[in-house]
Amino acid sequence: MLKLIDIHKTFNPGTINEKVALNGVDLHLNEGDFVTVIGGNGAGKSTMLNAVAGAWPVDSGKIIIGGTDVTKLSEYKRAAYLGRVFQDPMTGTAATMGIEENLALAKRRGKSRLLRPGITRQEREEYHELLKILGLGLEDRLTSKVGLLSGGQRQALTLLMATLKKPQLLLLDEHTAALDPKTAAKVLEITDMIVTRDHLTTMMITHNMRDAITHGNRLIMMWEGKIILDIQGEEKKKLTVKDLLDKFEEASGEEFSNDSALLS
Ligand SMILES: Nc1ncnc2c1ncn2[C@@H]1O[C@H](COP(=O)(O)OP(=O)(O)OP(=O)(O)O)[C@@H](O)[C@H]1O
Repeated sequence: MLKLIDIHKTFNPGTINEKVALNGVDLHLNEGDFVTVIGGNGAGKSTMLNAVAGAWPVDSGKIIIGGTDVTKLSEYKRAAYLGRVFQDPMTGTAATMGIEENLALAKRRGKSRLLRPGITRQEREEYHELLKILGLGLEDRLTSKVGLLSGGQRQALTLLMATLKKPQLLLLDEHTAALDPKTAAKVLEITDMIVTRDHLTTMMITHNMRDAITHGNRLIMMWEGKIILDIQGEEKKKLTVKDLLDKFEEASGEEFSNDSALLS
């Protein structure tokens, strides 16, 4: 489903700020894989997701989504394959528009919006049903402005919008990091439900090792722009935080530094 072949990316090459962010990333995701991505600060996690999304051209390597080589495709064109949710609940939705208008925008992504300016009764019913599944009561607030929603409600709505058209690949960049633990758990529960229901191939960055262990069928750990661990199946199910720390030290040759975020 997704193939990253020997991806390299250096920011500000040849300057004092030169930074090798991806240093030969190889990854092959099977259809329906739900991969959690962990690693210390600056390990290259977001850069890997941005490379897939086409935020900028990679220096070398190939990116293949569902058999199509997208390495040279613009971010705009690649968006057709992707759903994305970011850390900040303020991104991903339009605050001054209603819930149903936001959903309608997501539904019409890639189509001319001028063709169908209004929201039909049928669509409203569809949105009502979709929102009901979230269990947040949003189905009764279809016309409420999104700016009035809590961070968690907004992230749940963003998730719904990002997956409305069943993307080939769902990219979650610490999408629960800005939420309180209870709300984060609820949004993760909704994430699991949607990913499983729609059989979505998913990459989720998290700083929380426990979440990385609990969610998904596969876990990768990054370090200095490389994937240093790739654990799946039964091995992943049995993982503990201590195992991960040990494996980090084994693979990186470094003692695990006091990265409180990663250990939280
Ligand atoms: N647009 C950019 N311009 C310059 N340097 C960048 C850019 N994006 C990322 N970097 C650098 O590349 C390295 C990898 O960053 P990245 O954001 O991918 O790390 P990360 O693993 O997501 O870390 P964190 O957990 O702190 O978000 C870092 O040193 C970062 O400063």
